[in-house]
Amino acid sequence: MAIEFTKYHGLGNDFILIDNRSSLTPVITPEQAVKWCDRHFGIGADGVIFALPGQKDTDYTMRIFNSDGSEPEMCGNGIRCLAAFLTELEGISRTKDYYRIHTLAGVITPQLTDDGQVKVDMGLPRLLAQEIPTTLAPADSKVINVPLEVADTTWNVTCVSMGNPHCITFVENVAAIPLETIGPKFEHHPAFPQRINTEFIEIVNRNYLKMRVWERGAGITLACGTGACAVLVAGVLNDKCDRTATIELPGGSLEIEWSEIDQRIYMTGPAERVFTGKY
Ligand SMILES: N[C@@H](CCC[C@H](N)C(=O)O)C(=O)O
Repeated sequence: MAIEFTKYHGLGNDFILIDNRSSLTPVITPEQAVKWCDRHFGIGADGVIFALPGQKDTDYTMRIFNSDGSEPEMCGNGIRCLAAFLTELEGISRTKDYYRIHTLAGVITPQLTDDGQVKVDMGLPRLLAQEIPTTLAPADSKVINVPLEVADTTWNVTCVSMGNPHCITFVENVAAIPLETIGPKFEHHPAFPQRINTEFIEIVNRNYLKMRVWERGAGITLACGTGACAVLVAGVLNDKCDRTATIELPGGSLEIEWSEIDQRIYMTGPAERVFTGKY
């Protein structure tokens, strides 16, 4: 039986959204998600996102399969798209402008802003090696500017978890990084037992950073919301940027803040509906 879906994107990081509100079990399997995400033989997307019923006092649950069928804990661009999708599904019955969403990374709260964007309370960054997880430092230590050998080069990396794992490297010229070849080597490096999302960053100034990303389970994408949040945290930890910055990605820009008041990360950016269909 054909299943209805809606395609959304957040800065070109694109997702197939499925209304799964009647059950806590996703209506398609990870294997089907791989087929759906295929850009030649399927619909084409970086992942499939399910809007499921809420759990533990939340409004909804989000689950996501990457385009390789693996299941990450969180997705920043995806949760903005989910908020826009839920607004569409609820229609005139909608009573508020924010949603408390249960995810594998904890409760995340996207809020619709007056200018049509979505501002997301992404929660607290996790910095200990055991929380990433990585073997690059003792379990209860932070991984800040630590050397890592990849492809016969020593990279100085900083690791941050936003529920999902990120490895950040600051470089002079982000356009010169051969992402297609070194991305997979970072992702599958033995120092990262649950694989890793990999970000390369060029500092333009303390409030403007350029980023390219190789995502775990999806490869090169045009944007990564959790990645942008992790990058800001890594920039602050290495004294390269302030606690509020614009992160420019190939698909557009995100505004990220690491609040001094509650220590939480706030991400603001767009979510665009592309089309709807049945598959
Ligand atoms: N593009 C996403 C992150 C999606 C999950 C990631 N590939 C992982 O496996 O952790 C974002 O916008 O955060």
